[in-house]
Amino acid sequence: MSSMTREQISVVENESMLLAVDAFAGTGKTTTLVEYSKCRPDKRILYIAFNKSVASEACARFPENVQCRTTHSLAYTRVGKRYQEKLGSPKAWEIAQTFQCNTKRAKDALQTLANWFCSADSLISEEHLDVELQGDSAVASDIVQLADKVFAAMKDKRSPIKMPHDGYLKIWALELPNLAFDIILLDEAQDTNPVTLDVVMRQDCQKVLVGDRHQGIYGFRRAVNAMETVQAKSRVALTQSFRFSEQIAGIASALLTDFKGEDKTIVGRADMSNAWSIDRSQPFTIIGRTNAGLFSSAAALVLDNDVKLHFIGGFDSYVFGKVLDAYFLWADERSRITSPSIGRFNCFGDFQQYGVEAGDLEIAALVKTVEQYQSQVPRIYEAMKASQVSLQEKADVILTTAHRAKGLEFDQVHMQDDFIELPPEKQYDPEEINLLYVALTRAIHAVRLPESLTRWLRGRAQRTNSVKATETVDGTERWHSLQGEMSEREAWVRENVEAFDRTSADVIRFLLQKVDILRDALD
Ligand SMILES: Nc1ncnc2c1ncn2[C@@H]1O[C@H](COP(=O)(O)OP(=O)(O)OP(=O)(O)O)[C@@H](O)[C@H]1O
Repeated sequence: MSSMTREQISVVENESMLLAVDAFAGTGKTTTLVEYSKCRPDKRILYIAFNKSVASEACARFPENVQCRTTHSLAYTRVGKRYQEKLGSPKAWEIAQTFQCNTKRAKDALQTLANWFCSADSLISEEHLDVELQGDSAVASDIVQLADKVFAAMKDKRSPIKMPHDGYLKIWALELPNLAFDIILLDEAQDTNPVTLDVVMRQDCQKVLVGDRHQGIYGFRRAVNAMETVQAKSRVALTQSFRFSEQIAGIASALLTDFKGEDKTIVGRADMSNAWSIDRSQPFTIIGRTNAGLFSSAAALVLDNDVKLHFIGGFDSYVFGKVLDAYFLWADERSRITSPSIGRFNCFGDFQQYGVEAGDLEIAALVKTVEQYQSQVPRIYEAMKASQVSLQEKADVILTTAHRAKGLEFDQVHMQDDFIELPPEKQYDPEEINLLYVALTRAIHAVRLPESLTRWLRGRAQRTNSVKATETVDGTERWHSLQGEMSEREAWVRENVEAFDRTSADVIRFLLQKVDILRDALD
């Protein structure tokens, strides 16, 4: 424990019943939680991880008194295995067939159920509909009724309608489980589903929520930022990063201070510095904000070179098909479009206009990519598919979106130019700043910043310098006026020293003598 920082020690020694640990990027939260657990060998501890791979890695690091699980694995043991014969995701057409409705209605009911599964609510209601469906109360009520019936079918072992993983998690949560642990460590608390948070907060035990409120990037999946919503009895911050230099820490802090009102500063490693460009003769990672932005960077690579690409999470998980669909819209081959969200546009111009009006970064990137590569898009898609390798270590270039990059680190990072423009418009989604912060703080030794971020930093440095210059002018003026005031007082004391009693007068004379000596020395 001697090598731990003061901040880490203050977490390890904290006995609060509800402790929130604001762990900024790369600040060694797992190391801290492992130490916290080692110091409490007689306590039964549950570490709740965000996903399966984090839980398995944690199993190898935590001591024996700690169970490392995901909420789904906890729920599976108690409820999910009852449905092991029928686990899966029901399809809209099956729902439409079973309940005699159209596919659109079936899809809306499934989405409503998915939203309800994540919530802490016990009943399905109109609140769980996607916002655009909430306007018409008759339609909304129909969808809620259908969702109720579908959920009943999911639970019915005789029905062929499958039980989704979030479905048995919800049933488990509704049973108000008693987890029977002395301490719960909830990791990635900034992106917790309300259903999980509710189960955790109901437990009568000590709780430690760990997360970085600036890495909350799953709001679109109805996650809540527990680091902001929960009123913790005690809060500790981990600000010393062990991953990156002071320069990267400085940029991350500037972003969080200016756009998120953060008052803490991330401290980088004083013993390392970083490069601002990528050495392309060595493996590097491209982090894009959007799938289309990533497609565009991969296109530039596969068109020119024989290159091995690794896509974090697998090529097929990136919905690059949307780029193809946007291309089919551009090429007026509408019959080949598979995505309904693109198929609903009459022409590429409408799609482009909608993207601008909605301020949608994904559409903007799709439009830009299609306009740039035009008829080469299908060829690029095939070339990308052919260039992929499944092992990260075998790749020349690793590609990922900022969403998938969370929790990972890379030696060299090239940030694509499809992140939010800075400074952002008046109305902006703070999660866009979080995504910039997540991407930037993945880098260890080298990072290429997006142009917009570089421009903003330059402007910020100029503004800071001019503020400093004004402060210097103001400071000089204040100093002159203070000096004038002091001289007047000194002259008065010199003239009136005899008016004081004898002891005070002696002290004043002694001090005036010292002032004269000092003044002579300075002259
Ligand atoms: N007090 C420390 N002194 C030196 N290195 C440390 C200290 N604490 C953690 N580290 C190192 O920092 C690195 C990241 O630590 P750890 O794996 O605990 O972080 P994490 O939880 O995975 O990351 P993050 O903080 O980004 O979520 C590790 O290499 C770890 O050894």
